[in-house]
Amino acid sequence: MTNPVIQVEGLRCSYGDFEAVRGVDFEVAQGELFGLLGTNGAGKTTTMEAVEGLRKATQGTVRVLGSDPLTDRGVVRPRIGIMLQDSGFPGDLTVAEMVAFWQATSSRASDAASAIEALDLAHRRDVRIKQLSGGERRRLDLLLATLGKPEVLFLDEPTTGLDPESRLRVWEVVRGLLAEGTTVVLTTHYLEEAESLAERIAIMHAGRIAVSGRVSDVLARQPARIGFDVPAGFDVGVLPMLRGDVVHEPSGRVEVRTGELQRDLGELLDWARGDGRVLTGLRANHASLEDVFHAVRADEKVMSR
Ligand SMILES: Nc1ncnc2c1ncn2[C@@H]1O[C@H](COP(=O)(O)OP(=O)(O)OP(=O)(O)O)[C@@H](O)[C@H]1O
Repeated sequence: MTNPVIQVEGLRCSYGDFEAVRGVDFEVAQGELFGLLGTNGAGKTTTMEAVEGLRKATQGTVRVLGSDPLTDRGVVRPRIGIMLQDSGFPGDLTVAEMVAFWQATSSRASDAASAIEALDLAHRRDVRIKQLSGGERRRLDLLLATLGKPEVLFLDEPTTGLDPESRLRVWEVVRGLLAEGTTVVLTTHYLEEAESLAERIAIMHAGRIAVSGRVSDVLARQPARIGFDVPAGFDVGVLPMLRGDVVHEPSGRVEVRTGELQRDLGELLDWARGDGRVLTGLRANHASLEDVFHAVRADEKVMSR
């Protein structure tokens, strides 16, 4: 990668004797959205905190915009925006007061009124923060993280607790920032969010990166699925030689996992046509990130045996 905005090499972080991050490497290019995903307790937040300059690494190097975010905090902090999982803003201030306060601390604040509008908080301007709903508070967190027009934006589970409409609104704001060239690092438990927004992802498990790459490449490495229903008593032995694993569920559903989706689907359809059979409930899908997650967990079970 030429001129990465973020470089993380051999990152390790410990809490006392417990090593939460065990050698993590990744780079993020200017203007891309990098998704850091993982199982619970995988070390995503700890990694994010080290990259944000909020936590000292026990080993390894971190560079953000060419500088160490911890030791060169004064240089890096004004150029980045951070949306933490729990921002802890003073509950007695109103939305408008908090935004004005935040704007005063930033050397290059953007237009607060349009930012409030974009995140659908205009009607809550005079409401105290402690009286906002969880979703409204999350949208205020995003507003404040982006107010200083950051070059790099860190979003730690930005849409947790948001209803579907608010989530789409947040995605719209994030897409707008990407279009303006902002670099974004996102952690999320919503896989469709990562699939929709991220160009590249890393999936962490137990302190390490288990899988990483462009979303399309990560998905292509997993088998695709073909599913259809068959009548009671159907003998799956009469199906054409599909190359994937075939599972015949008691419900009458047949699920095939295959690395040769086009070829196997073609053979299945040829067989059905020749046999005069209608394949009810037919579906063919590429792997989803959920499949990748299951594979990461399954690998761990194999390794821990
Ligand atoms: N302050 C702390 N003291 C001790 N252990 C901690 C502390 N903070 C986190 N941990 C542990 O470090 C590991 C990584 O935690 P971290 O919060 O980075 O994971 P995560 O991937 O963000 O998890 P989640 O998805 O559940 O939020 C977990 O096992 C967690 O229990």
